[in-house]
Amino acid sequence: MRDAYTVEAVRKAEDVLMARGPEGALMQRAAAGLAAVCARLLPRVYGARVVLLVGSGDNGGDALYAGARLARRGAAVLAVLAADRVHEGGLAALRAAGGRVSADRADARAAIAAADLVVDGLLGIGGRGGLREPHAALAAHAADSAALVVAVDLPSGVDAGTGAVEGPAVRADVTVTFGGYKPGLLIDPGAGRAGVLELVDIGLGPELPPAHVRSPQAADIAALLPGPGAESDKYRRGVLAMASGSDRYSGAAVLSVGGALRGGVGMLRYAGQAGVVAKVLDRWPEVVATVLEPTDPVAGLPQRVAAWVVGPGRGLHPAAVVELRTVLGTGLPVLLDADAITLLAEEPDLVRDRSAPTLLTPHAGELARLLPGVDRADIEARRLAHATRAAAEFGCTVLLKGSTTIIAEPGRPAIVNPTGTPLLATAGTGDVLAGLIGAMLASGLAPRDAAVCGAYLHGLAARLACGGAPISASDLLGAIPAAFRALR
Ligand SMILES: NC(=O)C1=CN([C@@H]2O[C@H](COP(=O)(O)OP(=O)(O)OC[C@H]3O[C@@H](n4cnc5c(N)ncnc54)[C@H](OP(=O)(O)O)[C@@H]3O)[C@@H](O)[C@H]2O)[C@@H](O)CC1
Ligand SMILES: Nc1ncnc2c1ncn2[C@@H]1O[C@H](COP(=O)(O)OP(=O)(O)O)[C@@H](O)[C@H]1O
Ligand SMILES: [K+]
Repeated sequence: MRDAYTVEAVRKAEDVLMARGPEGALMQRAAAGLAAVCARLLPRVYGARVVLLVGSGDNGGDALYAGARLARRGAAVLAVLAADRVHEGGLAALRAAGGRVSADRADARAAIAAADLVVDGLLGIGGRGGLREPHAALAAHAADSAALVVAVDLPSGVDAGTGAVEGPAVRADVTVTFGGYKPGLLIDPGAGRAGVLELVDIGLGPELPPAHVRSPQAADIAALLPGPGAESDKYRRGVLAMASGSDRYSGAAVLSVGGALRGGVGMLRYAGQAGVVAKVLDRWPEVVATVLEPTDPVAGLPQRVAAWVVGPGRGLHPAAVVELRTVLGTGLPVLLDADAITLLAEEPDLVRDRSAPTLLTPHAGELARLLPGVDRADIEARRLAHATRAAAEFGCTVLLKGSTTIIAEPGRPAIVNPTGTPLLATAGTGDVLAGLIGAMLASGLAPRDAAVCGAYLHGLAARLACGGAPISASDLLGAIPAAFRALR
């Protein structure tokens, strides 16, 4: 599990340790870890051309002390100062180790262009908003250079707490972060700027509170995943009911059913209009299907099931409203996706008043419908805050889809899913996700764990399926077994 902490929590832990230990010890630990990563990245330290971008705070101090360590090992280190005053001790250490210092812009640009490694020590957790000048110009030179860019603590210009990027920001190949991950390193758009993450332990651990945000790794998912035991039968593995797709959007039914079957459901009971039932059975003969009567859309809904998935491609017509009310009226775990979320925006109390496990899986546009006064762009810029707010307002679990999938639940740390690829942004992949998570819910996992496992496997399947090439939602379905196998 990767645990991320708020800036306040990191500073508090740092204060406790600083009051206890010798002055500057934490910065020395940080700089030693940073220098070790830089040395590992360089083919050879001796003779390597290293440029430090140095801001006015302690982030610049880390870069200077690390630069001094590299200079002592024979690297040609140049510190480019972005502020009149920088960390004095760090500057003296660099000079004493034979490093050079410059505040000249033209000099800096040429040195960055010719560098093997650029160390971004402009801003750390003290940064606010997009980069100002001269920081922004230095970040642009680093982006134009062929040098490897290593960010100190976080890429400058990324908001440590949220991952928001409000203007120019550094794009790093590697980020060396200290004491604990920061949410902004795990959540887009910040995560996309951070590259590969390296955590350096500086001893903050015992002083840190519980994580604010967590990102599960393969072993965490493997430990959560339900597997059939020797005593399993199809009922104990979980019976899932699905109200997805319609004669108009039959693909949503075929894909969501496929996601559930590949997700390990014991039995799938599908209910829908005659045309879509025929298509589902044609593709998935293992499904137990019921044709719903147009005159009484709820009489034929499946009974004796462990969980429900409602919404993908289901439509917004009055029968869909009645169906949604009926399903939410059961005491069963329910996943609401797509059209069901749009309908919920009209009747939010359907979920607010519900005590049984409920999971919403909106994309940013759907979440905007649930949160008055917020638009899609706001949600994409501040994914963590909006997913957390929706979970609090609806009193349920919320999985926000998109460039970083976030799972929020009241009173628990938010989860950031680490798998996935932008090639998932193609019609129908959300339907597959709804089915996959539905299978986990039916197996008895709580909504948060079901969402975590489903999102992880979905993103992993996409990566395995694509290998860099475009994929369709059907390709994604085909790769789900490989994603399970990769975790076993
Ligand atoms: N905490 C820990 O456990 C440890 C912390 N350590 C390290 O300390 C780092 C935090 O250091 P920090 O607090 O000195 O802040 P930092 O980010 O270097 O600079 C802030 C300065 O930048 C400026 N500035 C702000 N926004 C700006 C903008 N958009 N564009 C341009 N300038 C901007 C702002 O100046 P002002 O706006 O006030 O003029 C402010 O003074 C941390 O990330 C880690 O690397 C480790 O050494 C050891 C353990
Ligand atoms: N830029 C992106 N990077 C990673 N994953 C993405 C991106 N855009 C979309 N996705 C993923 O693709 C899926 C799309 O779901 P959704 O928007 O519901 O599509 P549909 O309704 O067509 O099935 C979600 O799992 C989402 O997280
Ligand atoms: K930085």
